[in-house]
Amino acid sequence: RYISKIPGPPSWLLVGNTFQFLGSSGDKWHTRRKMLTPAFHFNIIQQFFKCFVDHSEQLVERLQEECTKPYTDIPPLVTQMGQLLSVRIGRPWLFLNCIYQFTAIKKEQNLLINTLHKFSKSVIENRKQSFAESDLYVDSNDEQFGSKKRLAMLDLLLTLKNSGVQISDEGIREEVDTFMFEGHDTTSAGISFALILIANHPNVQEKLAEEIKSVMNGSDRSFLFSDIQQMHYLELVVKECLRLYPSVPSIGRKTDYDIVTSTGYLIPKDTIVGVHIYSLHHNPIFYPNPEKFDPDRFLPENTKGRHPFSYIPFSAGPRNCIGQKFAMVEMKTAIATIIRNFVLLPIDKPVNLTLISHMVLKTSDEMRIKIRKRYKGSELFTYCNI
Ligand code: HEM
Repeated sequence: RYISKIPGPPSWLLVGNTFQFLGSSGDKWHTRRKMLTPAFHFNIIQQFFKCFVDHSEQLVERLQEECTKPYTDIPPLVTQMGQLLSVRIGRPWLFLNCIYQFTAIKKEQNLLINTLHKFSKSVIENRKQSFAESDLYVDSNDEQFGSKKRLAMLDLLLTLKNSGVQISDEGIREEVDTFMFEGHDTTSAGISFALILIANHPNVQEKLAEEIKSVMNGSDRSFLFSDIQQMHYLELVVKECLRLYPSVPSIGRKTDYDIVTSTGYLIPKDTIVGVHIYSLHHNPIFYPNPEKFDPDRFLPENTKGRHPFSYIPFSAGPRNCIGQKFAMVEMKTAIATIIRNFVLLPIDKPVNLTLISHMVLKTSDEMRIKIRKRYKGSELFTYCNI
């Protein structure tokens, strides 16, 4: 019910609506959210599953080179935008454009914006050129926006625009930017933390490899969507990774009404409320021995009675993560493809990592693991010595 975001700097076009603060909470958010929700239906994700597999296999190709190195620093090149935004948010005087425009970070931001906008514009232009409605996937059950078609995000926006719905080219670019930012940094952080945790827990890694072997029944073929859906232990592992290291460690809201909590506290209208997801996920009331990596916490018998909002890596309520199913499938496919091909060995211990939040959870130091090829002798998944 309480959808307003916290006050902050004026909207930052680079990241579309992602970091538009106050101004984005009203009608614009509502219309855009309603427009885009169908694009994240499970059918669409399933339709794009081959993309997840192709990219996971390309990642494996790149990781082959890493096997010869003494270690691999997992996180990819950092998205610098999050870093810049964190600097600005911590300095309220920089919210004023009249001051901010003279700063060095504004110059840096302009360079990054130009690069990103060039990229997103070229993606949109390419799709416009090849866009043929006859190719589109039809789902006769979907009546959203009067359309019977269930379309991927960009196709959906282009179709709506063609059919007269009010959205400008700039509006389309804003949404593309939003999803590029939200969809990239969050999942790459999630996968990076998952890899270091798995490297440090060989028992979990072995169980994952066994599950993959059993679901694939000895076959060497690429994963299908149904394979990933059958990997239940993998799902537990990903959930536990996002508990320990939620890619978005905290969020903020401004209350639109007076709220009285169940314990009788009044939170008056217009209060800024910080929701610290990281602390919630490490609270021993909900998670005994909270620092322990234990995927079994998410077995159905162990989640019985746990408060539904004690686990919110994707937030909750109307302004929750629109891409959560997408993110889970992406993370599961990437991790399963990596574990199928490599054995991960520990170098750095998760407990020694210094965590920082640049909007998305990061570490200030390297996150090193050793990658070794998983040998495929007569058995597909013979373990090499750890
Ligand atoms: C592990 C991966 C991810 C995590 C942990 C995550 C987490 C979150 C959280 C906590 C929020 C609420 C933010 C807030 O209230 O300030 C959010 C919002 C959002 N996420 Fe994600 N996200 C992930 C991946 C994705 C992906 C893959 C996409 C798109 C493809 C995506 C798109 C969005 C969008 C558009 C919003 C804003 C929704 C709105 O305001 O209505 N996210 N995400």
